[in-house]
Amino acid sequence: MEARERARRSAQQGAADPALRVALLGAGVVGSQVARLLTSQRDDLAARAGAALELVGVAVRDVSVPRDGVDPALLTTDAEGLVERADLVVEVMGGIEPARSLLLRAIAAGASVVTANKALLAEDGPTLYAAADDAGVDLYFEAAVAGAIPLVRPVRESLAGDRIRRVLGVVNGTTNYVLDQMATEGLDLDQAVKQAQALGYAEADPTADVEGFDAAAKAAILASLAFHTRVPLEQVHREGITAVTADDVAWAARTGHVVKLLAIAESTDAGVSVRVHPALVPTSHPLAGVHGAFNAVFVEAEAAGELMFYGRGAGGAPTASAVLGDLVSAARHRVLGGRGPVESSYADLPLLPASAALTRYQVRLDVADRPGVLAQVAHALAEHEVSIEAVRQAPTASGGAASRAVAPASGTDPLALAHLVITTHEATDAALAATVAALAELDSVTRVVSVLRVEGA
Ligand SMILES: NC(=O)C1=CN([C@@H]2O[C@H](COP(=O)(O)OP(=O)(O)OC[C@H]3O[C@@H](n4cnc5c(N)ncnc54)[C@H](O)[C@@H]3O)[C@@H](O)[C@H]2O)C=CC1
Ligand SMILES: N[C@@H](CC=O)C(=O)O
Ligand code: NA
Repeated sequence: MEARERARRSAQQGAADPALRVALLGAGVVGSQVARLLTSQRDDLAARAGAALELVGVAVRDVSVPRDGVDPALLTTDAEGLVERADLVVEVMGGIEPARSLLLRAIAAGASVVTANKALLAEDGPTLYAAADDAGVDLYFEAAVAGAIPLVRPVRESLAGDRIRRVLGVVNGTTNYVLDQMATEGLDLDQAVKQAQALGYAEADPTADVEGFDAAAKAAILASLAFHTRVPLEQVHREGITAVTADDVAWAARTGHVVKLLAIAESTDAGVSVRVHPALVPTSHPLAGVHGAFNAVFVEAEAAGELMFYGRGAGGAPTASAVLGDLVSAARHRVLGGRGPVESSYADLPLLPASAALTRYQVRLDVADRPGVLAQVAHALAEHEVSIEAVRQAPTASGGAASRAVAPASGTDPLALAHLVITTHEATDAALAATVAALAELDSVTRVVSVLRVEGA
């Protein structure tokens, strides 16, 4: 008898059994916490799901490695066999293959699936959705975006009656932790990444975090849900944090900002644009107060207005919390009938290049400290129709002297350098790039030190 039917009849008859068989794929940072909670919360989970959730196997690469809190008898290297004898499959192994094949196999065998794998969902979500739809089973993935924070469910269910215009936030715990440590402890990027790995925040290959791939995957998933439009990963403009220097972080503080890796998805009349990049955020903005591996996401919807979601975006137990929430939902459907949400991509909005988005920028330049330089710089910006919001000047980029509102250059020492910090009004990527190229050509500009977007003002 099909598992769902057995469970429904059993629940109707008030019987405690049959249990739903849960297969766990992966027993790393997240998987080990899922296994622990399945055991320690067994009774509550059974009461909430309407049937016991019995862990019937844990697929790992090496069964001889002990896993805290996991009965060694449950460990197996036969992931394919395991998914075929489960009612519910939790995939927390990560990567594209064999995760995709195993999920498709599980779905084909009639299991509902829960995954934390944003890389896979961003790469091939529609295939998984279609397979789950065909098989009449659930595909849940709350843990894949912003860890413990309920965000997928609010966006695809609670806000299904509204029109989302913008999603903006910090969705990668590792890079937020790293930028925070650079700002507060003076760590360099490599040291901070090692700490994030030790704390269980980073992906198996932390390049996915620092180069923005993880945030881009999450942004693609969120944008697809928010705008009812498939947003392939390749359409997400992606910049990581490897080019962010300690000097950028220090100058951010001097100018009243912090550096954050932001994911921004916007829907306008022209279409949808999605981008991930480091940006300066004013210290007065709520996102500036998001520290460590925490995530925070603003969702702007037409009727609801602005909503903010905040919490732990990474780490074993927080992520396992989201996985178990999904597992209970899928289990309830097994017991009582019903289905979780299916893919909604009917709007099929045009996808725009991120370069279409207008942003403010902060440009830092080392320039000759002589009369007329400021006028040359201002002229180069004006020629490209990039207007200046503010200019500050300091003796050098790293000299430590407090910057001051712009003052006339003294011009007595032809070799003296000054550091200019220019904040622009909104401009396109293309206009800004052309401006920066023109600035770099000026004799009086010795170096374009950095160019960062400014968001959230
Ligand atoms: N660590 C975190 O904070 C979060 C992780 N995630 C996602 O959860 C998933 C798991 O992440 P972690 O637990 O951090 O990774 P992890 O690297 O700690 O654990 C993955 C486990 O799966 C096992 N595994 C990988 N390929 C396998 C295979 N072919 N056969 C059997 N076992 C295999 C590995 O040996 C490892 O034990 C990933 O998709 C990740 O993106 C999502 C949200 C937060
Ligand atoms: N590596 C990810 C883990 C959660 O998704 C992150 O740092 O946010
Ligand atoms: Na989440």
